[in-house]
Formats: sequence, structure tokens, C-alpha cells
Amino acid sequence: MSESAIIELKNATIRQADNIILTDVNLKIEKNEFVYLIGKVGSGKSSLLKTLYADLPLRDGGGSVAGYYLPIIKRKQVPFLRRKIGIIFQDFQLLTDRSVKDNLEFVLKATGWKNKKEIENRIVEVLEKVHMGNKGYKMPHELSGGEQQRVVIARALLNSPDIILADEPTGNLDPETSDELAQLMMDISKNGRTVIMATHQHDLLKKFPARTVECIDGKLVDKSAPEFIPEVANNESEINQ
Ligand SMILES: Nc1ncnc2c1ncn2[C@@H]1O[C@H](COP(=O)(O)OP(=O)(O)OP(=O)(O)O)[C@@H](O)[C@H]1O
Repeated sequence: MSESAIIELKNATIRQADNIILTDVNLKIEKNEFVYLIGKVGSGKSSLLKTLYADLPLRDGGGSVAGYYLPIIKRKQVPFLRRKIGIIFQDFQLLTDRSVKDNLEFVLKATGWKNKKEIENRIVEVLEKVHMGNKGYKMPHELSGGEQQRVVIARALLNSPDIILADEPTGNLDPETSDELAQLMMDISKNGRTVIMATHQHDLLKKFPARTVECIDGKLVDKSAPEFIPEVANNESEINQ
């Protein structure tokens, strides 16, 4: 496996139980890269992400994430791998019975933070990163969908993970809010994190261009690789320029 890549899959097969979802998956992502993961419904995006955070086992092929070699990762090592990864899902999954701050405090305490002042400081820091510094006292139902997702991003940042895996984080949001969130995810990656963001919203790719990989016909295709040639040219004049 490569020294510089923080995420690497080599000839990997992605499975859901006994079903093969993707084969011959080769993917190498360097530190601080931002990568879009696209593909039709059911094409395997979530399964790929789940394999990277060791929710699905990698039985065929090689793969390493943040220094952990996935084919032989032990169950007791998985929490340590997960501390290096912040995971963001489409449905916000905040605890509805407590404030934003208490949601974040819950996660910090569950991951071993004890010092009250340090906990308070970290909560303020991450909320400021997502421009929610003044909303810590609010209950989740008092926030818009976009604001809730910002809190979820803040929650993913709490333990300063090297990697953020986001599975359609803008899926439930209106276009303007999606744009703001995509911009925020890009800023997060510029500040020293590797981000993979699965999305169906292809307009984001145009507005905020970045490396793009696609799950298609049981394979993973890197659309930014030099050897990738689009099958159908959208606009001939563009090509001829
Ligand atoms: N727990 C499971 N057991 C068996 N098969 C599953 C399971 N979860 C998903 N699958 C199947 O795996 C395939 C890939 O699903 P996956 O959720 O990875 O796709 P996706 O690209 O993320 O789709 P979406 O865009 O809807 O989120 C689908 O055919 C799906 O039915």
C-alpha cells in the first residue's frame, strides 16, 4: 500500500452480505483531497463508504484507511479507526431531547473527554467552524434542516478526524442550503482533512469542481483520471475549442 495515500483500495470487492456490489475497485486518495462519489440509486456508494469505515468487511482485495489494513482489521481496532473518521449521513440523527451543545457534549463524553473546560472550549470551536457559534443553546427542532446538518458536521469534527465520509449530506436540503453545505465541506478539506462526499446533486460538481469517482455497472470509475474519456460529448463545440 502507498505511503502517502490516506485511503487506498486495491482490486477490492465491495459486498453486501453475499451480494457483490462492486468489483476491481482501485482507489487512492491522498491526504487533504476532496472527492465526490456519485452514482445512481443502489449503485454502491453507501456500501463503498461503509467498507471504508469497516462497517462492511473487506474480504477480497486490499485496502487501508488511516493506516489500518482493512482485510485483517480486528473488531477491537474498529473504534480506533472510527476515531480517525468523521461520518455524516443524510438524516441528521441528532438527539432530539437535548440542545445542540448537549448533543456535542454527549459525543465528547462518550469518546473519553472528561475536563469540563476542555469540553466547553471544543464545543465552541466546532460550532464556530460551521458558523453556528450562537446556536448552541437551541433544541434540534428549533433549527432549519441546513442548520441541523451544520451541527452534524460540527459533531463529526469534534475529535479532529483526518477523514470525513459524508453520505449524501445535502440530500434533504434545498439547493441554496446544499450549496452552502458543499462549500463548507470543501473548506473543511482545505483546512487539512480528507473528504469523500457522496451526492446525487450533480449541479454541485459544476459549482464546486473537484475530483469525482462514480459507481457504475458494478465498477468504480475515476472520472478525473487522464484515461477517462466521456462516452458521449455533451457539446461538440466545447470539445473543439
Ligand atoms: N444490508 C443489505 N443487505 C443486502 N443488500 C444490501 C444491503 N444494503 C444495500 N444493499 C444492496 O446493495 C446495493 C448497493 O446499495 P447502496 O446503498 O450501497 O447504494 P447507493 O449507491 O448508496 O444508493 P443510494 O443512492 O440509494 O444511497 C443495492 O442493490 C442494495 O439493494
